[in-house]
Amino acid sequence: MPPKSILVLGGGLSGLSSAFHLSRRFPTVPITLLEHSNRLGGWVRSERVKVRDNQGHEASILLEGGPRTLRPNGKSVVELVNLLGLHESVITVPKSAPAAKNRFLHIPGTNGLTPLPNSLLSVFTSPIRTVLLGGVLGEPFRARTNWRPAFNHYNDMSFDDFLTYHFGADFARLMGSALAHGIYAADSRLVSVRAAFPSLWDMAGENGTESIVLNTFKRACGFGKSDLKAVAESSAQSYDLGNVEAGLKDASVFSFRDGAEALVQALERELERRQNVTILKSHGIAAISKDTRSGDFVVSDASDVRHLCSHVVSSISLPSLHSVLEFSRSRELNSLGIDHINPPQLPHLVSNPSSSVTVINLIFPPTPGGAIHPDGFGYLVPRKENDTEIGKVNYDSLEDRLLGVVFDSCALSAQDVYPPGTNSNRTFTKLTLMLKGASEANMPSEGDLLALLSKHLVPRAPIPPPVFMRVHLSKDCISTPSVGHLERMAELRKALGGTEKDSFWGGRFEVLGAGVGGVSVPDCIEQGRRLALRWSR
Ligand SMILES: C=Cc1c2[nH]c(c1C)Cc1[nH]c(c(CCC(=O)O)c1C)Cc1[nH]c(c(C)c1CCC(=O)O)Cc1[nH]c(c(C)c1C=C)C2
Repeated sequence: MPPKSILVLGGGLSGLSSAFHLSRRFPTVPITLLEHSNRLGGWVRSERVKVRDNQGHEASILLEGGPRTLRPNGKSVVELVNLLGLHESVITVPKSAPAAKNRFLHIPGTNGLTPLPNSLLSVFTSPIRTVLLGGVLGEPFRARTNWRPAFNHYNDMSFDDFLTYHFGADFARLMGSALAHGIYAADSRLVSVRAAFPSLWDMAGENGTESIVLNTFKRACGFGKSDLKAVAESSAQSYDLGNVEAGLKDASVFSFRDGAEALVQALERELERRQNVTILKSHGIAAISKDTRSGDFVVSDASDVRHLCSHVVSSISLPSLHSVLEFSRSRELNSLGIDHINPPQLPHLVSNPSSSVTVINLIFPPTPGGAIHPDGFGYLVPRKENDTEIGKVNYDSLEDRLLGVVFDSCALSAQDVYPPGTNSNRTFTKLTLMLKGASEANMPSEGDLLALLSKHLVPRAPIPPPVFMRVHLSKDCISTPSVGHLERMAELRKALGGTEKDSFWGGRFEVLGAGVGGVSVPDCIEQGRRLALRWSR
């Protein structure tokens, strides 16, 4: 049944993308987007600050509190850049730039940074070559019978188990835990390899236990399956990419002159321009029920205003949806009138943990003693050896809490504005530190942060005090797709499906977002795009 009216719950990227793509497919269907806060964009948050040091240097610096860079292979985002006419404000980081090539680890218990190899040759000179080479070269021969990851009925395993099985425990701890920190701010022992790294799983056969090295070799020689590329290419044909994709050919990542939030603002402007879309900010969702006579969903907002619609897209977090459904189910039907029914609970809304991150932006004045960090993307901090506390935050140790540091001015200095004639070596340095956990009671002091950075960066001259520091406590900002996530989401989809007769939801209530179909910006945008395609079939 085509939608008569659509309600989108949540104004983060997934909700905005849903509203945008649905309004393109259904230009005459009324679409209302309800967002509980007074702004759109969720965790995407860009802010410009004016800074001045005691030597009179000035600048307007762009800071990010959430995602900051986008990949050109994220077609759903490139399409939006094209459709929203944002190409003029795109800034790119070339593949040859240090920010694209140089990445580092800070290995707990050591001083300074360890460069990650960026070529085959550099693997052989890397300080962690034993772990890397031993892991990869030993993979096809490793005695698999000695240890097998605990299989569960999901045919899935943690990213840590998967890497340990294939490449050894040291490789899994150093490389895998660092990667899980940088993407999910989560413990790799909790992250599902199938959900989070599907192409890696695919390389290891149906049960994830075939040799990745041998399978890669076989596929390179033209043997074995290699349908992934074909699927990616066939779906890419339907994206409306204009000239934007060609312009990003040599880019490793891109952003916008005014930061990642430019995408949110362009989406908001476009939706406001459309006759059939209404955006209601500061409108939290209190309850959901169904009008049995019309079959419409009835969504009550926090001010008890009722919104009726034939179709609902929920992009709020799964635990928030769980709470709304619990509250809805506890309400007396009498208060709603006899023609309403309350919703059943949905499965698996509270199965995944989520990570909280303290995001600290620091701006340092121009330093005559040289750069305070090496040229590069930044560094990640792997889990320390003998850490048995899976997924715990040790608030007593700043060093234990650090997940990684991004050298923002290396990649994104084009966002910063200087007075004309400013000497290029008189520029400010912006850095972002990411700490595990977000608690007002455990805010690190500026002195502690400087001491930590000095230990990790080992600069030639002492690091000067920052001219600006901003802290964002991002509570439960990234959902962890834990082991079994894909199967659980399939069960959730099944519960939402069915026909009008046998299900409350009747295939007209869609649940999507970062906690369902992937946490990256392209994943969130893609989910809204695919939903619009599905409903228009
Ligand atoms: C608030 C902190 C975030 C951390 N991860 C994400 C956020 C918003 C989400 C995320 N980060 C990355 C990906 C993969 C997407 C991709 O690039 O293909 C996702 C979904 C990778 C990434 N990690 C960091 C950066 C700068 C990037 C590039 C993309 C982006 O700008 O978000 C750095 C970083 N992110 C986190 C930590 C702890 C960290 C440490 C240096 C957590």
